[in-house]
Amino acid sequence: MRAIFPRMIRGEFRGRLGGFALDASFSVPATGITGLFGPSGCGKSTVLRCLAGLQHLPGSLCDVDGDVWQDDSTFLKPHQRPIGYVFQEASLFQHLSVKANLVYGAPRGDAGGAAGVIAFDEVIELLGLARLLDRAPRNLSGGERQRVAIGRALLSQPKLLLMDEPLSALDRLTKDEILPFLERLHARLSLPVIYVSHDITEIERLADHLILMRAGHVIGVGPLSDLQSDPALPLATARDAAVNFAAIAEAYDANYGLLTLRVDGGRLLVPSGPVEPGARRRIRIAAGDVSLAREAPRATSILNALSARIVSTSPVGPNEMLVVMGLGPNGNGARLLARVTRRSWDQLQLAEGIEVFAQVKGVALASERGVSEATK
Ligand SMILES: Nc1ncnc2c1ncn2[C@@H]1O[C@H](COP(=O)(O)OP(=O)(O)OP(=O)(O)O)[C@@H](O)[C@H]1O
Repeated sequence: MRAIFPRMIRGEFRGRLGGFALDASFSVPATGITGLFGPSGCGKSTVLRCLAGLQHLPGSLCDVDGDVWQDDSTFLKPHQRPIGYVFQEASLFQHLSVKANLVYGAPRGDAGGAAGVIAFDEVIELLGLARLLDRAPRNLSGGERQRVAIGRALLSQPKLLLMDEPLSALDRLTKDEILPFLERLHARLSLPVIYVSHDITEIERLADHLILMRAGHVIGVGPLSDLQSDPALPLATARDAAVNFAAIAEAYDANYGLLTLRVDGGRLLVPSGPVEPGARRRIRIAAGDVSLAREAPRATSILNALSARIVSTSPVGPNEMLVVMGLGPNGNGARLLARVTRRSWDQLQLAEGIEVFAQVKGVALASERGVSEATK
């Protein structure tokens, strides 16, 4: 008999759709946001449709937090799966108000207060929907419509929320307006989410775990920062490579407007408004914003020079090296990426295993309500 694991989402989907062959296996925690990322046509939406039961590929397997949704003898139909589904374009009922749209599909009876139940008032507050409740969908902007669609999906009390490129039909400004709402949902709700996107910025801001796909296959699965810093995967070698990791606010210096953040293996100083000690933040450090030194730099305007150890290197193109470091003197902390020229690599006599100082020129600091870019 097949072992079923609680608190995991597992899929093994294989089969042919016309000329497209899918063979995608993954196992991710049933908590937080899992990004499903890869180039157009690699099979992301097909995997999501398999999870939802909208696509039946015989011989596939799917279990979610201890419940079997598909195996050789089981195939739950979409309406039998406790899922919320948010599509690229919100399809709201035009003849119903926003409020009626929101409660459409919500379980009947008063479930208010029950453990794990997502309350109406909480959804309204998290998604900023209070002043829209009496409106008709035709009087909403694209971003507002999508927020209502997300609210409706949440109020159906799903065990798993599936989001298929929920922001891709929106312009850049509207995306930026909605992302903070998604960050708040992420911070406040424990509901697991599978989030399909081919936009790395969305993935970097939202995802805890990642399923990386290419041509119908899963080429990487794991915590976001592990995949970002794996030189064998395309994220680390991309021009805009970066790592994201968690930071905890430690102290705030109002005199200089500087926040001290504790990260795994070190501390960072970041220009910022006041932040309560203990608050969690997600930070992003781009490979292009990190330079290396063999000794602790003394007279420099750069705020952050972190002790780190080189854990791996690989050439990118003819004249550059991708360097993966682990923060802290032992190199056991958070991973950081840097790109250095081959000349600097030789001149500094860099090598795997040696201790370096990672000079960080820019740190993007994401909060529950948005992102501020902090430099130098
Ligand atoms: N029912 C079907 N019949 C035949 N081919 C299909 C079917 N559904 C999907 N495909 C093909 O499978 C491939 C993967 O499609 P899918 O929509 O899953 O990719 P995707 O990664 O989500 O792409 P995008 O980012 O462009 O939405 C595509 O080549 C698509 O044309």
